[in-house]
Amino acid sequence: MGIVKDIQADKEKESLNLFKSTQTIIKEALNKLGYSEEFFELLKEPIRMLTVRIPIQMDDGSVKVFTGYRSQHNDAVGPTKGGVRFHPEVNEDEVKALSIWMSLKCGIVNLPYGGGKGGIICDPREMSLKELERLSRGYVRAVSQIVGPTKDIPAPDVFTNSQIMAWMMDEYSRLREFDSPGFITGKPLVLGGSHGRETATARGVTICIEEAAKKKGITLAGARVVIQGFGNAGSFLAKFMHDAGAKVIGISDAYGALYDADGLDIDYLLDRRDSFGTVTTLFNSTITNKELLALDCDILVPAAISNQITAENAHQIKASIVVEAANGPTTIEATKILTERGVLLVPDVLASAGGVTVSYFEWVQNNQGYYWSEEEVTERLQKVMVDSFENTFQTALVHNVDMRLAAYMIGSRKMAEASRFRGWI
Ligand SMILES: NC(=O)C1=CN([C@@H]2O[C@H](COP(=O)(O)OP(=O)(O)OC[C@H]3O[C@@H](n4cnc5c(N)ncnc54)[C@H](O)[C@@H]3O)[C@@H](O)[C@H]2O)C=CC1
Ligand SMILES: O=C(O)CCC(=O)C(=O)O
Repeated sequence: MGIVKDIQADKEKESLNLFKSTQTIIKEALNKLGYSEEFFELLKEPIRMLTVRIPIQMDDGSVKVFTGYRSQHNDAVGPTKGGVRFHPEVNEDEVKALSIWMSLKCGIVNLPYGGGKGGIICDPREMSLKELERLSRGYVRAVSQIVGPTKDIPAPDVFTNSQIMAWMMDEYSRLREFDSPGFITGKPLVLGGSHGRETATARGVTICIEEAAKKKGITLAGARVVIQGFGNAGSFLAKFMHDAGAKVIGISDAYGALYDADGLDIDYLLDRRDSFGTVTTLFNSTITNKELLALDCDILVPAAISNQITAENAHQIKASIVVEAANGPTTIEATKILTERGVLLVPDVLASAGGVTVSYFEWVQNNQGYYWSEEEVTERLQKVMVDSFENTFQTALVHNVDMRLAAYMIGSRKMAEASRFRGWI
């Protein structure tokens, strides 16, 4: 019970510490399902966390030492899986929380994986391509003992992309002395990537929006949508929403936000954004990310970073549907406030699971050496996401809980049952 007391004693900090708030919800989910304390003891922390120091020669001849992490939460269900984040603020607790969410996501969409996640403290926006390549290869050498196609399979996340996955795959294949496309997903198509992976997260979010809109009786055509973040997840989502006839009235990046009550020109913005999802710097008339979140709209999608909707601004949210494309954008307190106000909140561990689902499809294709068409990928993703949404929605109704707790119950139950059958508990 010690950890639970600690969590409760530190309520103020708890809500913004993603790792602690995740533990709190897992605890609640396991309690609801009637699992004993041992299950929480097993699932509250990753089974393995590796911190590495990576010396890299910079273009000016100097050497910089970068810190990286790889966290593996639980491998009872299967090999661990999850992205690698390059970000100046990434830290140990964040990577641990992200790896737990990956376990939950894989359980919710029923993939044969546990959760993993990695990160390197760096700012790729300030590095040359050659420096980024050396760092990507250095990271793989540093974590190579604990990763692999049947152990732990990385993928892209914030500020990493298919080129970085290609360098990492090449480095791993060199170390092992055989071609290993199944070591990593999110690769370019010519190196064994899957059709539809690049747009998979946004497509999964789109499917959740469609399902949530049906539940709320909202028609997507003409609905006003606001999206925070214009990178892989946010920009493709803006395109899908626009194509569905919705009016995307606000978007943002790390530097600011754009707003037009009549709808933004999404094709133009997609054309002008850079590879880090930056586009607002091209405009003089911008609003802040804070103002963006409070815009009058029907559907709000945080698709950037964590802790964006908190107890401080949850009352200002005007959307009736919030779908979390980002990992951890809403705190526990804010979730409560939104739920009490009747907002339908589709949690990250469900809404953003389209990415890992198509990563799984990529890994399956790599393992069988036979590749699927884009239509096949899209059709299979559609089924997985619709079924998972409905399962989570019904679980929430049956247990009279919000969709986040329902999703945690589904994800935790799979890990708990796999651990029990293995004889661990
Ligand atoms: N790419 C993927 O397959 C998946 C991504 N996600 C999550 O979606 C979110 C976005 O990821 P990606 O689109 O892949 O990243 P990305 O690196 O492609 O884009 C990130 C976007 O967020 C913006 N941003 C960064 N810092 C910000 C700040 N302080 N305030 C406002 N905006 C900020 C950037 O300017 C950029 O537009 C992350 O939380 C990520 O973990 C979740 C599942 C899968
Ligand atoms: O595609 C993957 O394997 C993982 C994607 C990811 O990191 C995430 O869903 O947060």
